[in-house]
Amino acid sequence: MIPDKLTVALSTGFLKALNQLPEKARGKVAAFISKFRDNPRSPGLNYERIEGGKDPLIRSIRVDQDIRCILRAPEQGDTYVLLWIDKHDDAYDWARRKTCHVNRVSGALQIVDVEAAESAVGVATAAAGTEAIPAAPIAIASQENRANTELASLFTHCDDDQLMLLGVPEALLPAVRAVQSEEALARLIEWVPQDCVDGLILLAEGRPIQAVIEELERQRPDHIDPEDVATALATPESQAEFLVITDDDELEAMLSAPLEQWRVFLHPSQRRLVNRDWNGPVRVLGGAGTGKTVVAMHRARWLANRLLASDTPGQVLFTTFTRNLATDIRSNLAKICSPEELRRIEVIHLDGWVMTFLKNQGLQVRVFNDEAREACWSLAMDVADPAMGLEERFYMEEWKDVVLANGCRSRDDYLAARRIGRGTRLSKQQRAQIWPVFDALRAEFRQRGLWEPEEAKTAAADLLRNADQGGRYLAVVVDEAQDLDVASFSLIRVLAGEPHANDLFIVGDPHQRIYGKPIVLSRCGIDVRGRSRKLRINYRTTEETRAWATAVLEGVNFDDLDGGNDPSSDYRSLLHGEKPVLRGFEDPADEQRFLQDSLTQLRGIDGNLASTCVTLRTKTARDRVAQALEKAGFPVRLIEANEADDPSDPALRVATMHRVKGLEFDQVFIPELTAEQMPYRVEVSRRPDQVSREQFEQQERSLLHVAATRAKKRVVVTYSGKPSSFLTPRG
Ligand SMILES: Nc1ncnc2c1ncn2[C@@H]1O[C@H](COP(=O)(O)OP(=O)(O)OP(=O)(O)O)[C@@H](O)[C@H]1O
Repeated sequence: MIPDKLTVALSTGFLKALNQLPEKARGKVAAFISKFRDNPRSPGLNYERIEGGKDPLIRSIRVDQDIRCILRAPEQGDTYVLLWIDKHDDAYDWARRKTCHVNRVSGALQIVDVEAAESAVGVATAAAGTEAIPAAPIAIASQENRANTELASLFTHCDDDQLMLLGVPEALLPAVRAVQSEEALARLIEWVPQDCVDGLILLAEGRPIQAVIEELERQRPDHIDPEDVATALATPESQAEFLVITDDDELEAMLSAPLEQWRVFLHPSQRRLVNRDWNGPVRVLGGAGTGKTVVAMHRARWLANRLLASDTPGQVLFTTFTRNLATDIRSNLAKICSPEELRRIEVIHLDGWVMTFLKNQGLQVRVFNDEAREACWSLAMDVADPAMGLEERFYMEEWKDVVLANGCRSRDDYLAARRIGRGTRLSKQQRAQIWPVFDALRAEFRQRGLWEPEEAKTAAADLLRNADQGGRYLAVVVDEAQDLDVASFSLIRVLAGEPHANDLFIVGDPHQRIYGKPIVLSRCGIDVRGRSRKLRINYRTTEETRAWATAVLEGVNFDDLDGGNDPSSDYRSLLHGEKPVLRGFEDPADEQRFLQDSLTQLRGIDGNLASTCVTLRTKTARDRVAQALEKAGFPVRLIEANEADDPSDPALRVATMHRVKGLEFDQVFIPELTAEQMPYRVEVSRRPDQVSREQFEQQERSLLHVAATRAKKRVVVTYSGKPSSFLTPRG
């Protein structure tokens, strides 16, 4: 008889192992799972014990002559967990070493290989003060300047229950306690369940145990029944590694093609942000590659699902700064949402939303171009008083940084505006003399139907407010928050209506701010107090690349979008690899040759260069290098500004550094990183004063940080002649 409350779950390992099997075998596995789900106790399924296995509940079932499915089959109850799939001998070998238990403190289900974990840290000899395994070439750098530090024992300040609450399985306590160095921790991390990784890394940095437990929001469940695997599977910790199959379509999609992990398995700190009610706006900060976009997408899905479940009409707005990211998000949301959920989410970059809205309101709205802007400025400058001795460039910056940034509509607004970060002091009288230029400029813009993005957003917010049409969306999810300005957030506030539960979910990374200026959410009517969280673990970039890209930002202070600080030292990478390659050349021809030779070598290894990107500071440099590479026989795909990338194209990617924001590649090449290119000298020379030049330099540092953190495996930086000042430590 088919059990009433059958639960079948899959582990991440099962899916990874499945992806290694040949196409034909995968088809058989799909048929097997279907049969298994129909009735796991069918007489046709033979459960074999694993001789010499550590966990008696781990069994094997024959899929075909070759393939065996390893699963946790209960003696009682109806919860089955598929753990691994492989050829007979390999499957048995895997199964023999594993245990699969509910953690008696955290309540999570965990798969453990004690032997592997212990041998990774040399448990047997650690007690005698040495480690059996020689130090690997990789290391977790818990502070940039503190790599490879030898420590007595990283976790002496925690008791067993505290470690277990952070997800350490009881069986791995000896291995964890034997960790004496950051190198050993890096080796151990390979063998611990996903849900204890964040905790161990934070503890190894020397953070107090209680602070880590609080930050990761780990709470001991009231009651844990080690036999109750179904309850264990419902915890956010288990969901980092296991998926309960509820949806046949989802299962079919997973079995038929390799699946990106993020689509199904969220890490506990990610899941805790997504699946819950928040009683107001949430702000999530996270360094590059920490999964901000992944979390924002899952949150949008969760919100859409809520609307559907409660039969509430209306939509969720998912908005971003750049159009490109909105395009990527639209296609990625389609991978995780049902068509009904998708219909409840509108994805659009904010400027696009505003343009459409204003046009629908009957306003004349045209897209700005440089020519039209210059013409307006030239006419407005006719009313400038030459006796003031201020250059046009100064007026332009004053317009952007003071008039637009403060939403000044009148002379009085301007006289009262804050001029934070401006390098030239102005008296009230001088401001009054300057204002007619801005008045004239605005008149020119309006005559031509041109709107600065800030003005357009303010106008849209005013129109909505005046027509009592705020709250157009039930919730708004915002990605790339660091690049949005005050006008954007003020509009977003209006779009989400009066503050209410689950209204705003804002993710961003001030270290990656390459367009905007710091903002303070509370000044835009967005109160995130008590609802600010951080994602600390980078899942994309190796620690070596992350550390290099963070060193580029040294000396720069970053805000937290709400008037506080977001220290660069708060983030870590899970992965390790090569240090970024930095090569200088005398002659540009040698640099070009090095680039081509490196690409040829990579193509030899990977078969194509689809996951390699060459990124440059300017469009001119991009086009020149792309042409040279094409001439040298490399098929090249330029990633253009307003065009989505096509993952099926096997060509080498070439793009500007601005365009690669939000993307990722295995390899990133950053050629021509010269003093001329970065900080971009042409722009530096245009800046009217030192403060403005420093602000620009900071943005340029962030731009290089963005470019380097796109790399999953490798970064190669080259220059010929004088290197960029960013490549040498600040004196
Ligand atoms: N739960 C997860 N499981 C597996 N992979 C994940 C998970 N979360 C994030 N990743 C991976 O980490 C990488 C970065 O994710 P994402 O783009 O969401 O980060 P981000 O913080 O928005 O990055 P950035 O700000 O640098 O653009 C992606 O390759 C993604 O697949």
